[in-house]
Parts: sequence; structure tokens; C-alpha cells
Amino acid sequence: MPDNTAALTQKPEWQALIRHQEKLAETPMRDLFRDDPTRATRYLIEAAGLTLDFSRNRLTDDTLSALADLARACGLEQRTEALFNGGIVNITENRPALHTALRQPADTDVKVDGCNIMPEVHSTLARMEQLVEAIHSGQHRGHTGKRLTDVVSIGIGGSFLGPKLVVEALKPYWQGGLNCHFVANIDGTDISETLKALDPETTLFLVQSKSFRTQETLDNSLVARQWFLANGGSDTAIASHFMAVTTNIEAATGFGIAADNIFPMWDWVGGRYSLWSAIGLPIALTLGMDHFRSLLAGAHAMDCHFRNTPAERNLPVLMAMLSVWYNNFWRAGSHAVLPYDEYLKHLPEHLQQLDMESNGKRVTQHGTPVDATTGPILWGGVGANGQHAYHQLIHQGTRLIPADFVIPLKSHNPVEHHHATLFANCLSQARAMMAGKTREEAVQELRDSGMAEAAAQTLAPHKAIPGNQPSNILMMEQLTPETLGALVALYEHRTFVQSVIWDVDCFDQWGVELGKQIGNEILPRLLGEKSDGTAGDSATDHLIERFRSANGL
Ligand SMILES: O=P(O)(O)OC[C@H]1O[C@H](O)[C@H](O)[C@@H](O)[C@@H]1O
Repeated sequence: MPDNTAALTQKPEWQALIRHQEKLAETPMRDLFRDDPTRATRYLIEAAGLTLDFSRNRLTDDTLSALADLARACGLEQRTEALFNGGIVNITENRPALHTALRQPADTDVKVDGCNIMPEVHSTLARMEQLVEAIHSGQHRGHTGKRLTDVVSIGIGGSFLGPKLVVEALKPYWQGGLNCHFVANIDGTDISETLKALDPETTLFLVQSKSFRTQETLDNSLVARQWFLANGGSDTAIASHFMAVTTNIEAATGFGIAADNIFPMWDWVGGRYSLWSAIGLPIALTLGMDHFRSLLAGAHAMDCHFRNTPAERNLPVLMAMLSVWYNNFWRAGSHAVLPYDEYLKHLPEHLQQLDMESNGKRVTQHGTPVDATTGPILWGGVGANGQHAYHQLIHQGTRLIPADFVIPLKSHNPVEHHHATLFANCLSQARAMMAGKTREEAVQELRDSGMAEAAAQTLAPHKAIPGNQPSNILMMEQLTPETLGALVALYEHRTFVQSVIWDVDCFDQWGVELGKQIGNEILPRLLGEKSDGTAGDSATDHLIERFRSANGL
């Protein structure tokens, strides 16, 4: 058993990494490539249809073994088994976190409180399949007999970001003729703009909320119901047009959703890990159930790789440990995710919740202050667009910004030389980040262009790029339901592994509650339902008054 008692930063494995970093600090990646012609082929891992090229990182073989040693010393193997076996890995909520069970084959056995959950998981998939088929075949129609044409998913956070990512990413696989819309924000613009384009006779609303207590989702669902009733709907017709996915059956029934139209969720699935459950209904309805099952199969393939592969060759472990390496030993404060695929434009948003809500913690899972800096800021956007925006800061700013490029080898839309150009952009960015350009190279380039020596010397510092910015390139043959499933599962496990190192609970999110509590105090004051005392401080009180007067309240 590993020794988990020593504070993280006092572990010999941590100390060894500090010393190793000091040695490596003066060695640019350019030199590492020069000195090892096999680097590009050795630092490549294939798993579950994905290929990771991690050669452009500040690392050597010694780094890899030192990082793997740290993972083992933090009990990664035991914690991973607990994750898959239904152990209480969400300590503060006293629950397992079994998103992996949602993509496991039916003939397996996973127990929660002594009960095998797999039959329930698969019977829910079968119910989803029935609904998808009934709607696609026209058997389930709107209350006036018209075929359903649109689905509106109302949900926020984990009940929104994952399904939205997948629905948009797998557009080439859409089938069944349904358009999918997402409403998340409490900003009235979101629901208003969505409803404008819809026909109440042909629209299905899915209320997606694990808790069925989330203000944004409940308020938007009420507006949708009012709109439906005001436009020819009736209480009985609601049964054909409103469905819910939740653990809180009572509240959903109370909202007026027929019991048969409620799909279960379980408290052992975290919201941001839930797109594999019935929360994935918008996906299944838009893509068809076969594609949804392929998504699950891709994720399961990544689960098997993660569970059974030694740390040194384990894709999620490696990516997680690289994040720890840069975050804790090189003081990088952020991590960029740069999908070079228009279909993956929502990937950074989903990963922001996944990673930052999971690992944005300051106490360990046992409540003591963490011993090291935890989750870096995850940000990013679609390439090549970012090259014309924030890449300047990556190339010449003063910060260390590790990045993941994500790119398929083949495009679904082979227009002219677009995909080759996109791929060239991705490779050139990764190379520029790694190799940079010395001042001397910049001077020479300017001389070669005919510039006078003095002017070249003046301009050269502005053209020099330090390089040595680390990046991963994550590839797949093509973006398919399987490879997307594997990709999302990869980042889920990457998140989990980091939490094991920092010893934080990556399945809770207590920090978001305070804002909700204060919001509940402020709202009645904005509406004039409560006017005594203070909302807490003069700054808040002052702006409450400003809002009330602007709105004639
Ligand atoms: O699915 P729900 O219960 O409506 O929760 C929706 C979201 O709201 C919460 O505030 C959490 O921050 C998220 O983790 C969660 O996914």
C-alpha cells in the first residue's frame, strides 16, 4: 500500500519531481528533439481510437517515471478501482460516482448498497430507445396529431453542457429529422429567442435536472409550459409535449409531468458526468439510439484502457500528470484546450465545467487545507480562429500555457484543401510553440528580407518568440460517436486522476451554493417583496435600488 499519510508536498516522489524540474528547467524542448531522434515516435500513445502525441512537452523518460511514481504514491490504483467498483469516492456526499457503469455492458455487475445497478441502467436505455423510435417513426406525435419536429432541452450546468457538446459535435450523424435546441440561461433572451422559431404543436420539451430544484431550469420550464398552454396546448396535452429526466420524481410530477414521461437519474451520477445517462436524451433523439450506444461504447473502451493500463502508457493518467507537472512544478496557471474542428467548438465549455467544478477546491476530501495549488484555469476555443486572437499571448506573452490540440485526421466536410490547411495550421502552431524563434534567427530573417541592419536589430526583439511552450496533439481518424465518447471519457478520467493527486473530492461542488443562497435573498428585494434591513452590504443595497428605479419598481 502506498504511504498516503505524508503531506503531498513532503512525499519523496514530490520532492524528486522538484529536483528533476530544476535540472530540466534550462533544457529547451528544441534540444530534447535534437538529442533524441526517436522522441516523436516514442512519445505517442494510442487508445480507444485516439492517438496522443505528447512529444512537445518539457519531459524526458525520467519525468515520465517520476510522474508515474507520484501517481502510485498517491494511491491512484486503489482509488481507480474504488471509482469503478462503486466505492464511496464522493466523500462529502457519501456516494459513489458511477458514470463508468452507464457505459458498461449489461452482463456486468456493479453494486450500490449491495444491489446490482446494471439492470436499471440498461432498462433506462431500453426506455430511451422506445421513445426515440416512437418519435422517429411518428408513433408518438404532438397533441394535434402532427409529427414532432423540434426538441427543446431545458437544463443548465451538467444537464446542458455535455448533451450540447455531443449534439453539435455529431451533426454528420443526425437522423430522425428532429432539430435540437438548448435553453440554459435565466436571461429571458435565451428562452424567448428559442421559442420564437417553434411551433407548439410539433415541439417536445425535455426538463433536464438531476435535482429538479435548479432555479434557471424550473423558471424556464414554467415559461415553456405557459407558452405551450397559451398557444393551443392543454393540461392533458402536456403529456405529449413535456418530459423530464431527474432523480426527483416527486417534484417533476408536481410540475405536471406524467410519471410515464419521467426518466430516472441516480444520485451516484454527478451532473457533469451525466451525459451518458437519460440526460443524454437530447443526444439520442437527435442522433438515434444506435449512435448514442456507439458513444457509450467509445467511452467504455476508454474506461477499459484507463482501468487496465500501467500509468506510464495510460492516456488519461499521462494527461493528468502532465497537468500536475505544469501546474505544480512549473507554476502554469492555466491550460488551453484548442479543438481544430468546428464540430468540437463546445468542447472547451464542457471541459471547463468538468475540470474546474471538479478540481476547483481548496480543502482535501477530508476537509484539511490542500497542500498544493489545485485546478488550473481551463480555457480555449476552436482553431484556427484562436490563432487570430489569443495565440499572440501564448507565443509572446510572459505566461506558461500548456495546450491540448484536438484534431481529426479526416474531415466530414472535405472542401478543397481546407482540411490540409487546418491540419497545417495545427502543426505549425504546435511547432511554433515548441521551437519559437531566437533573436538571432529573427535578425537574419529581417536581413534576408532586405531590411537595413539597424532596423533589423530594432525590430528583432518584437519578432523573437521564446518557444518551449508545451502542447499535446490528440488525434482521431475521424470524429465519430465512438471517438467522441472516448475523448470525453478521457477528460473525465484526466480530471479524476488530478483530484487523486491533490486529494480533493472531484464529485462535489459546494462552492456554487453560496451565490445561490445570496441570490435567493436578493431577488425578493429587487421585486419589492422584502424591503426591511439590508441585503448584506451597502454595495449590494445600492445596486438593488438602481435596478428598482430603472425598472420602475
Ligand atoms: O441537474 P441540476 O440538478 O438541475 O443541476 C444543474 C447544475 O447546477 C448546479 O448548480 C451545479 O453547479 C452543477 O453541477 C449542476 O450540473
